[in-house]
Amino acid sequence: MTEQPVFLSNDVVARPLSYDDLIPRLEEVLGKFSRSDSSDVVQPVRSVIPIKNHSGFLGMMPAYIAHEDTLCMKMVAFYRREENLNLPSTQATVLLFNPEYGNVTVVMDGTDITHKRTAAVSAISAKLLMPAQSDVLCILGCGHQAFSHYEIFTQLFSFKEVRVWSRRLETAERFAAGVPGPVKVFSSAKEAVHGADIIVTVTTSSEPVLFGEWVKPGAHVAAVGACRPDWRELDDVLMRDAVIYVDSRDGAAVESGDIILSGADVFAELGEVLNGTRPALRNKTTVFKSLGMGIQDAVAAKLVFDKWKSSQ
Ligand SMILES: NC(=O)c1ccc[n+]([C@@H]2O[C@H](COP(=O)([O-])OP(=O)(O)OC[C@H]3O[C@@H](n4cnc5c(N)ncnc54)[C@H](O)[C@@H]3O)[C@@H](O)[C@H]2O)c1
Ligand SMILES: O=C(O)[C@@H]1CCCCN1
Repeated sequence: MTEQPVFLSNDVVARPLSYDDLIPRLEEVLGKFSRSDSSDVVQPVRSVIPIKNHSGFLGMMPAYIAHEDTLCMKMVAFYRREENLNLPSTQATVLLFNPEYGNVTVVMDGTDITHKRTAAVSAISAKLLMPAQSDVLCILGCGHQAFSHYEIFTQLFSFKEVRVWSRRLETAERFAAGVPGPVKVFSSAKEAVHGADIIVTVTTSSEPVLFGEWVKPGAHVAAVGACRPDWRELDDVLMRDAVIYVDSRDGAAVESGDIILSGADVFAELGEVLNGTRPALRNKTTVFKSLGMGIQDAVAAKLVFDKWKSSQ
């Protein structure tokens, strides 16, 4: 009980965390979260305080998963990085507790967990909601999340074409040079999106970067950025015309500018689709608005720690 916490640095965390392990665990916990009769999973909406002097925010993300007795807290700082590209836009630390005593047992770098669990949840949305015949993947934004999304989407699905766009052309070109497969770089978001079957938005923009009139009917959008009530990645037309899925209705109602400011109705949580209580309307244009959840970090951190322990 009085032992010092173990510290796991990002390279130690990154090694054992595979998408094959992560996806079924995430599907299970998202399903449990969305069952109204389940008290197995406890996760409040993240509490966020502004870091006024630095255009940033600090989010606290506690979660408890009773059946496996995992008590976890992620602390994540995120910033608007319009000018200074040398500073990170997201920094995360994950704590695992001994649930019986309440002491911290593990402190881990949350970088890889945040990249991979977010991409894995977007991939789950795509599995459920993208058109049955999906040939063209388009990624808007070319930072860390773009890399993890590229990695899992190209692992899980077969696309004929992968396209990218970012605010700065050189960022998109660097991305294309840094991934193992062929990628088409576009200097215009509108052209990149034209005809795409699945579009991933992973920018730090606070204004729309994706407009409904560009989106092919029936396409699926995984919208990962814009996690403040006054930030947008998607315009009102897209939010009005698409069927909207979220990770958490409560989180979306408080944090998602795309939902709050457009007044769009949420059709379902991803967990409800996984549970079969709401349908996956694959034939319609769909948006999965991702905000990130503490339970996602909890299952990822538990996986990492269990694997690390068994390797000692
Ligand atoms: N939903 C979740 O669970 C979750 C988890 C982690 C991060 N995020 C969010 O995902 C987004 C991307 O995170 P990241 O770690 O890849 O960030 P990053 O800083 O590594 O990359 C951001 C990318 O957005 C581009 N960009 C910035 N401003 C832009 C603008 N105005 N228009 C178009 N492109 C612009 C940058 O050029 C860069 O390519 C952030 O908004 C972050 O908060 C969401
Ligand atoms: O759930 C998360 O980890 C992210 C961090 C950055 C802001 C949005 N949500």
